[in-house]
Parts: sequence; structure tokens; C-alpha cells
Amino acid sequence: MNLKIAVLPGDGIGPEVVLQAKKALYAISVMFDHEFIFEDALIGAVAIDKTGTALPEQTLNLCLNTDVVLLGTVGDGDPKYDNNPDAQKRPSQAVLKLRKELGLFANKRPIKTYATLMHSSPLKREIIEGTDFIIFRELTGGIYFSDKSLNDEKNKATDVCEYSEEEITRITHLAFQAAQKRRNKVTMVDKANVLETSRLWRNVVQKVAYDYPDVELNFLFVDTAAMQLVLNPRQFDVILTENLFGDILSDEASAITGSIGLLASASFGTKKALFEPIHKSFPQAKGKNIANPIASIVSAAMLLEHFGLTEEAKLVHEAIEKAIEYNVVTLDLNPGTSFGTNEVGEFVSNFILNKDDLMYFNNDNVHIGQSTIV
Ligand SMILES: NC(=O)C1=CN([C@@H]2O[C@H](COP(=O)(O)OP(=O)(O)OC[C@H]3O[C@@H](n4cnc5c(N)ncnc54)[C@H](O)[C@@H]3O)[C@@H](O)[C@H]2O)C=CC1
Ligand SMILES: CC(C)CC(=O)C(=O)O
Ligand SMILES: [Mg+2]
Repeated sequence: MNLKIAVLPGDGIGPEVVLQAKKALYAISVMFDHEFIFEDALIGAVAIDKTGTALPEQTLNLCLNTDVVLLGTVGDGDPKYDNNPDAQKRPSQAVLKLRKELGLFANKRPIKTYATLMHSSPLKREIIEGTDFIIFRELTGGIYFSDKSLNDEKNKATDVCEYSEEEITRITHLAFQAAQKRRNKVTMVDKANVLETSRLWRNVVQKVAYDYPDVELNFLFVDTAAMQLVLNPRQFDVILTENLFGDILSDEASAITGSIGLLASASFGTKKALFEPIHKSFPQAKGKNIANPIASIVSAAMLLEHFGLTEEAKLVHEAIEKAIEYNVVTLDLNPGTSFGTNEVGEFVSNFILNKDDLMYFNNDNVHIGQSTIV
């Protein structure tokens, strides 16, 4: 398959982790005889410094004219970016604008525990073992996108939350269809005891649910859902929710798996698809070779799945599982590790390339080169 991939490394750890995803994709293209053409473009603080805007026209055009987008992370940590009164000069705004322009109304975030990583989560093994669910987050509506204002005295601000039936309906169908391929259960998360938008969500979701009689639907208030996520995460199959709640709950859910550095997301909708880690730019780790690249590499696997390259995606997941199994992991998963971002990425791409001359040693100094793995 020929694929033209727009790569937006961004800021902070973005360039380091996205490089590992690119290496994995390149290795896949070699092994499966695909042609993947990568083209890098600017986004975020680096784009502001070089062009004066967080999402340059050139970047947007590239994304609109390629098959798919691989995004790193944006945001530099310097408040001069995040607090800039001009929205065009805020890195997060670039991500929102990109989502809107590419029609990415659905965001899929799988949360799954790795059998060999139970010790990395602060939660008890008996609670988290076997957790496997997906958060379907609405991505181009709600409070992040509606009207905002600050009065002249700068002592009163508003963020309006708005949703239409159409916006709710289209993602609800996708969530139910996903549930049909899994364990046939959708949990809709809202705050319908307080919010008008949540009451609309409930009505619309209930209406759509008639088309999927084989799928069980239940509702949870978001505060209860936040508690249930850490008390009994195995109860969930597909969580369907609005933009803000999905953003917050997915970061919380990462604690179940052991690190936010493990979780990736796929965004799709009316035009293009985009793949990125769920974490942000972790500016404190920039350039230190300590960021976990697995979330970004999983996002590459999700990209492959999106194009029907199932075997290829499986191999990427297998490589990641091997890295974890052999403790070739970063600091967030093993405080005594001798491996960094690059080494984990190298392990994964070498595994894909089936190299038999690896000279990796795990933390117990046991040789774990490819020849001993397969
Ligand atoms: N999509 C994006 O890239 C977005 C980025 N931002 C920006 O990101 C910056 C940082 O935000 P934070 O709230 O600190 O969140 P963050 O996700 O960057 O980091 C929070 C914590 O998560 C952990 N972490 C995150 N990624 C990791 C990785 N790959 N490996 C290991 N540990 C990891 C670290 O312990 C870190 O201290 C801010 O400047 C913010 O504006 C904001 C919105 C969207
Ligand atoms: C721009 C933000 C809403 C990004 C974010 O935190 C996310 O999508 O997880
Ligand atoms: Mg977030």
C-alpha cells in the first residue's frame, strides 16, 4: 500500500516520541513491502516561533492533502504560549483547529492493561487485571469549541457548552458499532442531573440505541464514572461521552494501565484520520531521552489498523508487548531502568525488522536479543 503520512512532531517530547512511531512504521513498510512517504510539518510553540501562528496554513494544507496525520504533542510549558490572549498563538488551539478543519468528530481511546505491567499501576492487581475498554470521546463540539468571553474588567469569563442532535447522533452510531464488535455494552457518561446538553445527549443516545437491540446501554453521571473507573474498571466495554468528560476520564484511566505514556488515540470523522498519544508534551522531559514512546508507537499501530493493515498492526503490538515483557521500558514504568525513549523505539523497530543481532540486555543483565525472543 502507498501512504502519504503528514508527521507533526510539535513540542516538548513530541519530536522524540513521534520519531519512534515513524521508525516502527518504516520497519513495517520494509517488512510488508509498502511505500510510506513521511512529510514533516510545524505545529505548536515551534510553529509560533518560526511562523507567528500555532497552525500554519502550510501545515493544514499538508494534512488535508495527505492520506493520514501522525501527531506528536504540542505545548512548551512556558506560560507565554498557553496564556497568550491571541488564540492563534496558543499551542492547544492549534490542536483544536486541526481537529475541526479535518472533521475529526470521533476520538477513540483504548484502555487495556498489559499482563506484565500490573505492578506499575498504583491500583491493586485484582481490580485492574483484564481491564479492556474504549472511550469514545466526541472531539469537535462542546465546551472546547463554543463561545468564550472575558469581560472588559477581566473579572468574569464564560465558556458556553453547546451540542446539536446531529453531533451526538454521528458519534453514538460509531460507539454502538464498536460495541457490537466487542462485548456489546455502551456506558454513556454525562451530567444529566445538571446540564441541558447532557439531557439532550441522553435522549439522542436512547433514540440511536433502538437501532442496536443487541447492545446493552447504561448511563453514569461523570462523577460516579470517575469513581467507578478506579473501583471497577473491568465493568466497562465502550464508554461514550462528550469532549470535556472524555478528555478528563481518559487521563484518569491511564492510571489503570500504569502510565499515560502507554495510551494512544485515533481520531476520525468526515475528512481525514489522525493518530496521536493521549498525553501532552511533558516539557520537563524534553530532550532527556526519558519519555515513554509506547503511546506514540501504539498510535502508529492504530493508523495501520485504520487502513486495514491488520497483520502489520498486530506485529507492532507484538513488538511493544515484547519490549514490556523484557522490561525494555522507560523510567515511568521502571524507576531503575537503563533504557530511554530511543532504546525502546529501537527495540520495537528491530523486533519488527526481525533482526537477530540485537545486543539488548534487560535490567537483570540477561541478553534479550531477538534470537532469544522468537
Ligand atoms: N495534545 C497536546 O499535545 C496538548 C498539549 N498541551 C500542553 O502540554 C503541556 C504539558 O501538560 P501537562 O499537563 O504537564 O501534561 P503532560 O501529559 O504533558 O504530562 C503530565 C505528566 O504525565 C506524565 N507523562 C506524560 N507523557 C509521558 C510520557 N510519554 N512518558 C512518561 N510520562 C509521561 C509525566 O509524569 C508528566 O509529568 C502544557 O504546556 C499544555 O498546554 C495541552 C493540550 C494538548
Ligand atoms: C487541546 C486539548 C483539548 C487536548 C487534550 O488534552 C486532549 O485531546 O487530550
Ligand atoms: Mg487531554
